Amino acid sequence: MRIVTGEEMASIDAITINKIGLPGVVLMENAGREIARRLIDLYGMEKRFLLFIGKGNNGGDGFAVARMLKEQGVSVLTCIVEDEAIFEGDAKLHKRVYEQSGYRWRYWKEMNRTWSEVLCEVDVVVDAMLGTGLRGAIREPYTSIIKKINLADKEIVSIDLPSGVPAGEAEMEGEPISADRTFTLQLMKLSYYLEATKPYYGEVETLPIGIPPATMNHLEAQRCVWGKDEVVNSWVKSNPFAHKGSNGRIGVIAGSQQMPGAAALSASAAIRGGAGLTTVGTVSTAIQTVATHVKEAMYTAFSEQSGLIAPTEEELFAFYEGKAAIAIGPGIGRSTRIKAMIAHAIEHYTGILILDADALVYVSELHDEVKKRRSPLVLTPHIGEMAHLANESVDVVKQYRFTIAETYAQTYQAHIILKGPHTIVANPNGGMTVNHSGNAGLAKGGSGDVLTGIVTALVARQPLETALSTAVFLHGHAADLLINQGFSINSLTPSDLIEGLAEAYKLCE
Ligand SMILES: NC(=O)C1=CN([C@@H]2O[C@H](COP(=O)(O)OP(=O)(O)OC[C@H]3O[C@@H](n4cnc5c(N)ncnc54)[C@H](OP(=O)(O)O)[C@@H]3O)[C@@H](O)[C@H]2O)[C@@H](O)CC1
Ligand SMILES: [K+]
Repeated sequence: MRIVTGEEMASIDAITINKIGLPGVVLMENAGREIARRLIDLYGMEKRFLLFIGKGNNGGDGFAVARMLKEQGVSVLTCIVEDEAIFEGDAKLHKRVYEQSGYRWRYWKEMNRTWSEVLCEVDVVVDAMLGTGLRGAIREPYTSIIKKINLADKEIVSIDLPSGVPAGEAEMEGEPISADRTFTLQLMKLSYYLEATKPYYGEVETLPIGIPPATMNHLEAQRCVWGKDEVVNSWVKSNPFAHKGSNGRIGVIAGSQQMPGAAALSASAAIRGGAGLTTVGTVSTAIQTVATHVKEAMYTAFSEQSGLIAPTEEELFAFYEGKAAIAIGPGIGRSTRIKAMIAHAIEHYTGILILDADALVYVSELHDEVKKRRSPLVLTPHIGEMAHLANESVDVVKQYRFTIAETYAQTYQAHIILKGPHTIVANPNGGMTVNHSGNAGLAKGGSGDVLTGIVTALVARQPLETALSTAVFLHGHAADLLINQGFSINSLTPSDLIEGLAEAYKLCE
């Protein structure tokens, strides 16, 4: 499923209406029917609804919902928010159909009852005030009504978007509706995936309104949801004649004297993640620790300096040999020798190079080298590391994470895994996926090391772009399965995640 901004959704509606020829009033009728059906499923016929209607097409959806609820005998109080509002187009037609069906509405101001009197008479507030057409700061009378609705202790259901929440990355101006549930129409809206706006949506359900799939060809933005269906449908079955070499020889350059654990986590995750042959490149002191935990890996002891790896050029070339993918970063620490190693790998390693954690620190100083690289480069920043890479503040990256990841991926022709709740994968060709698995138990040190291992294993065995998105999904899916099995969010560890991968991978088999 695609993820759109308000402008993109409006263009999809317009193509459906003008090019395909399905009238907007039909889409609105479909929206009304789907939403009314779900409201009755969820709340039953006995609940009393209060519908707030804005003067745009979101309000038009509201009239269709109100009519269909009333047709089934459900109690509905319908209020137009703006006094003397002039309705146009599809919303005007649906208002007329509602009226001609013999149903009444009131202007909010003319209710002649106090707010608390009205609230006593209703159970569920339906918000059909503002949708994708919101522009700028929320104005009166919406501001006051939204405040009142939010303060009332009632179930709130929003149509398409919580009123006042922008559909895209625009900053929120004013207090929006804080919904318990949002029925978003046909496609997911981008603001659902942003830290500042997601909480206002409540539970989200996407309802189809009859927009034909062919319209998606006209959508330039290539953002898609990546969930179970996408993982299963894109998975390439392994060859029954596969051997350890064809299942992907990979390398993990990780760990230091102080941080051997990071190497153990990445390497075990790579092995659990299906890598055929995993070689860990690290300092000799770390090998002793790591090898007791990760028995299946092979080891290369690099030259070292002050407890950190400091590989020579010969050691690096020998390590690159025959490996489909190499990850560098977890627990390696920082030094000029490490920077030189990153530069060397970017320039000379011709397999899939994954840079994570400490390795990302130097990438912004190596942008010229990155631009010259011809083989795939995968970067796995969290928000702070992305801010450093893109030379932006953390707050800017949080608000514009889609634009920043997309721009960076295209400028530097790198695959970006921007980690966080709903991790984004942005590819150099403009394609983006947004992950739909995972929970707060992943927000721990070491969780990223595990992801790097899974990514490295999968890129060696599956088509690159789907491998990245699927690795992110499986990492989150393992955490979800563990929570379902009774693990607590607080006590979930990266080592548990690695064990959990065994169950998570069943999805693909
Ligand atoms: N046929 C279709 O196209 C379909 C559309 N669909 C539905 O329509 C929705 C999009 O409809 P839309 O484009 O009419 O915009 P919408 O969200 O109703 O808001 C516009 C109104 O808000 C007002 N307004 C704007 N900013 C404001 C502010 N800051 N503060 C206060 N007011 C503000 C603005 O006023 P104006 O600035 O024009 O005076 C205008 O009156 C979409 O989310 C979906 O639900 C579906 O049924 C599918 C078929
Ligand atoms: K709304």
